[in-house]
Amino acid sequence: MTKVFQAADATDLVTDLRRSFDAGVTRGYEWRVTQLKKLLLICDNHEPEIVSALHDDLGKPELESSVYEVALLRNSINLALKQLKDWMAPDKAKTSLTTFPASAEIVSEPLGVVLVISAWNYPFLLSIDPVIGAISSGNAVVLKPSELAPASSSLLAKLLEQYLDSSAVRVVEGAVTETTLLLEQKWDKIFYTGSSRIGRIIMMAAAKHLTPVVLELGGKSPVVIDSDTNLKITVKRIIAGKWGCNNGQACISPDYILTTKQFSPKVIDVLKQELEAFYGKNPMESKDMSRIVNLDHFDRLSKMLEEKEVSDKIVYGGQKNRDKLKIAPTILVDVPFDSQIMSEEIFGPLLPIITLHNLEECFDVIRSRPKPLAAYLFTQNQKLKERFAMTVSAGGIVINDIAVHLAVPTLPFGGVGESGMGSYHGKFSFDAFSHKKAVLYKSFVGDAAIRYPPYSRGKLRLLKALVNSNILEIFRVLLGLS
Ligand SMILES: NC(=O)c1ccc[n+]([C@@H]2O[C@H](COP(=O)([O-])OP(=O)(O)OC[C@H]3O[C@@H](n4cnc5c(N)ncnc54)[C@H](O)[C@@H]3O)[C@@H](O)[C@H]2O)c1
Repeated sequence: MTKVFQAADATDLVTDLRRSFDAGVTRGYEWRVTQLKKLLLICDNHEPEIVSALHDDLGKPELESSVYEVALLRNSINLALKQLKDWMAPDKAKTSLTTFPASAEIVSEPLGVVLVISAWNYPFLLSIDPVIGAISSGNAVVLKPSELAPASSSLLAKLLEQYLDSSAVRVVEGAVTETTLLLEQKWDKIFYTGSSRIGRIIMMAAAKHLTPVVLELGGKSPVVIDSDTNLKITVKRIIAGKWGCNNGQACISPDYILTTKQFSPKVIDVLKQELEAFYGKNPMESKDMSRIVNLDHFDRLSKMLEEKEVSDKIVYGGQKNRDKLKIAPTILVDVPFDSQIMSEEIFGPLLPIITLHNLEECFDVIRSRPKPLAAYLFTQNQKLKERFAMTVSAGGIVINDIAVHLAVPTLPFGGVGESGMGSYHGKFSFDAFSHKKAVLYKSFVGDAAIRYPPYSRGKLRLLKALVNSNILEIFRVLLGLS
């Protein structure tokens, strides 16, 4: 029988890890590299087990597991291994006349003991990717995977315990009770991935200890389709980013499409054709799509579909099998804005299309709603691309593709407003778990008497000139000119 995780366990855990951190276990370059290499070994030695756990939890196809979870993690680890020395090196900073003579630098300092709480939809990627950042920056870390992907959670616990230094890296499995106990502890950072609703609980718990947070949340990510587009490629990319990414259960999955009334019949026709080409005449039987994670989420999605003034808007799909947790790719047209499907994040295989008179109205719809994690536009019109990028606020924007910004480690990944705060990936992960410490080095030469009392008009003038870097005024004061 597994031991129940209790309040004292949470306290002991943090005490143990803090002892390791204070002893300097995690600070050195060598320790960080060793742990990162162990994470790489996990990917190399256990890919089949990872694929199998993801299949148990989500029916995730092997290609999606191998590429979007394991291969992306490998990339992330290799990048950290390659760049860690550079990231760790202090950045020289310019000094000013006020402190002359002096030198200055920005030192990236580990925060201490950090907590990573992750979600069920990409359980390996979303658990290990932040841990890569935490380790790279020299922190001790506790990972709490999602209980809704139990096979992945227990495999993560097993592998991290087997490979990593347990004096500084631990996994706690569990649900609300265990997470609540963890949240009562004092952490140096909490990195949370999940819904905005729980994000608020995390932030309230963090506020008690003034703990900074990164909140990687979700939202309704819109896709705008202009008529000046390559429609076939547009539609293929939308399908790959929606149903081809965990069957729509992805944070940057297209949540709804906005297009013009005039162009929408073409969009719907090509969507139907390509969906059939990808998943066959009976998509419920396709092995190339994940299933819905559990009954709660299945029922939540069913309720969205069954709502009055929504159920009669289905133009494609709509089939469901509760026993197998399957819902077919489903397209709906012009559902009401106040329906559940248009008010809440869908996070599943349903895709409403909203038709409007022109693209400006489409942009206005996005601007009038909570800021999404991603916003997408398909067009060949250069001016429109620029207008979208400059005037639409979202965690990230992609023109003419879906979700691929996630694979560019030189781009920060994170939300804004309702879709979250803070970001990670590549160097941004290192920065998310570091304190940027200002360090100024002075010597004893050039000790200026003007900063010390007794004060005088002359000292005041000279100090003001120095603070403002006003060279002319400095000379005037020194030469005794008024
Ligand atoms: N921004 C991103 O990178 C990203 C990635 C994946 C998912 N998401 C978002 O996450 C959401 C779906 O994930 P989810 O269903 O796992 O989210 P969730 O909020 O239900 O759960 C996430 C984590 O929170 C914990 N949790 C649940 N209830 C809690 C409570 N009352 N107190 C403390 N902890 C609690 C869970 O155990 C889990 O580890 C969607 O909104 C999606 O858009 C965002």
